[in-house]
Amino acid sequence: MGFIVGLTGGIGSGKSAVAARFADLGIAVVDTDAIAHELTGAGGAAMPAIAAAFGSAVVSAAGALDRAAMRRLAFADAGVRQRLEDILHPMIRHEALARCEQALSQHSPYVILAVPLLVESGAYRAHIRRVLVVDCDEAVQEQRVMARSGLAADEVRRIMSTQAARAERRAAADDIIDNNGDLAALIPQVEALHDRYLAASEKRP
Ligand SMILES: CC(C)(COP(=O)(O)OP(=O)(O)OC[C@H]1O[C@@H](n2cnc3c(N)ncnc32)[C@H](O)[C@@H]1O)[C@@H](O)C(=O)NCCC(=O)NCCS
Ligand SMILES: Nc1ncnc2c1ncn2[C@@H]1O[C@H](COP(=O)(O)OP(=O)(O)OP(=O)(O)O)[C@@H](O)[C@H]1O
Repeated sequence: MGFIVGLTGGIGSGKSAVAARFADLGIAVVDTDAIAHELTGAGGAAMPAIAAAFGSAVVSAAGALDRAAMRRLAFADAGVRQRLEDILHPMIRHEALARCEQALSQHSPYVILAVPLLVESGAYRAHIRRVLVVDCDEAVQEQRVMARSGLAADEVRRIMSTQAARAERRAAADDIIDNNGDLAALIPQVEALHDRYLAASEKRP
């Protein structure tokens, strides 16, 4: 098995921003949020099961997941969220690991696998060599998500309350990137980790 770095962090912590800096260095990035979006687009492989479980109220006219409707249901009711995860997570994991193996066999010395719920689920643990956590103050997370998506503060806080606490995530980390600063401050941190991951992946092909 190749060298897979699991990249995680709470909502709005900066996973995509960090992943983009690794991609700038030529490293393959596999993003489970992006796979989840593919599976739930019009004609997506998860849509029949989602429609059967939750009904037409969460399906758009085009046959895609109505994300706002599903978000309201899923973060108001842990049972709904669990059923949604039971449908999506095995499909997401299967596709994500296949993409990692493909990237490793083709060109990438190691792969960044971005998984929002890495610490919460543990299902990726056997496949990854390092846990990389993007960390920032919860107030910063909240502000950035509100600015990006227009969600209200209480909606962001509700989503955060379903995720691992900051201290728990930090405790699970092998490496931590501090994203309290500006975007430029990510670059030297990513470069330093890149050197270490390259050296480690060369030692253990
Ligand atoms: C509930 C849904 C429809 C809301 O869609 P929306 O477009 O608003 O959000 P998006 O998918 O871009 O996710 C944004 C962030 O929300 C958080 N989040 C998403 N799902 C979950 C979850 N099940 N539990 C806790 N946080 C979650 C993550 O931090 C994620 O990065 C969507 O998040 C979803 O389908 N979630 C279930 C799949 C899942 O668990 N995805 C995350 C891990 S791959
Ligand atoms: N250091 C930073 N300075 C300013 N804005 C930032 C910084 N890091 C990230 N952002 C912005 O904050 C928002 C959240 O960042 P990003 O999308 O990278 O987080 P994420 O962890 O991938 O989020 P999610 O869990 O919701 O998918 C984005 O709009 C991004 O452009």
